[in-house]
Amino acid sequence: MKIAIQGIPGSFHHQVAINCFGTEVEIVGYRIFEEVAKCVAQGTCDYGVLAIENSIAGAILPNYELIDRYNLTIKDEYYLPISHNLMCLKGQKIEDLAEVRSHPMALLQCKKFFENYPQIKLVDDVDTASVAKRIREEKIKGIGAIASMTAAQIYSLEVLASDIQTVKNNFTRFIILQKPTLDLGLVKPNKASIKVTVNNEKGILAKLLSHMSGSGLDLSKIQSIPVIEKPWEYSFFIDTEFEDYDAFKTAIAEINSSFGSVKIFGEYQNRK
Ligand SMILES: O=C(O)C(=O)C[C@]1(C(=O)O)C=C[C@@H](O)C=C1
Repeated sequence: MKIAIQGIPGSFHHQVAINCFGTEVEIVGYRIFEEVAKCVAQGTCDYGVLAIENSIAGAILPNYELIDRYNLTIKDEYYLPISHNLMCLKGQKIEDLAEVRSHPMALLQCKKFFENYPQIKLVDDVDTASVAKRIREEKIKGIGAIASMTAAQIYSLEVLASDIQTVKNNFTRFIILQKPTLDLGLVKPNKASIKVTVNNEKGILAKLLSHMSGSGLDLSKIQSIPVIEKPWEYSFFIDTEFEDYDAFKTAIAEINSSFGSVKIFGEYQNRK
């Protein structure tokens, strides 16, 4: 089985792939999220792992658009506790660093820590672990990485500061993507991710939300995304939790007929 991720061993995506699929599978690393979506859509990999939101830094909006554009299905979700660490070549001190590189989401989660080090420039890079690897392989001085303890161990870097994210209790929600399938598995889903493109009518969003709550659908996330072909119109990406799967199906049919069009991205088990 082939699992697509963005990143290399020591990255958080790699950790999630192992936690969800074990160590016997082949984990294929890509440089950007779009390549992950593309290879799952093309069938080169069976599943893809994609970070979708973080409890400090918020949603990764472009990833919602990828799921939509590549017509992928969300099979499952996974919440990983995230601890970030500042690391560099052995023997260096924090005063020696002019630059710290990492994945943009990781940098956002650690912004506060660096307020005390204004001389350090924060620079976006591909993923957390590949910066650690590069520092080690090219023996780069003066540049630090923000990455996991696993990355520090794999690439033999010295940890200058641990748990540097703005709040200790930090989670990233990942989704497991696959090609569209009708297979719901044995257990009935109790969570779904949908996109609703609402009709352009006054008060429609308020009506939609009250219809959902009246149907027993608990809203766990709502995100507006621009409809790019129609400037200033929006679709809503909604995550909803429910107890009664049949009531969910009925509510979706009603939303489709009275509020706008619905696209279901996935029906799965709530893992929070
Ligand atoms: O660079 C990594 O290690 C990743 O797995 C990427 C990523 C992300 O995309 O949000 C994953 C979890 C953390 O939130 C920080 C970075």
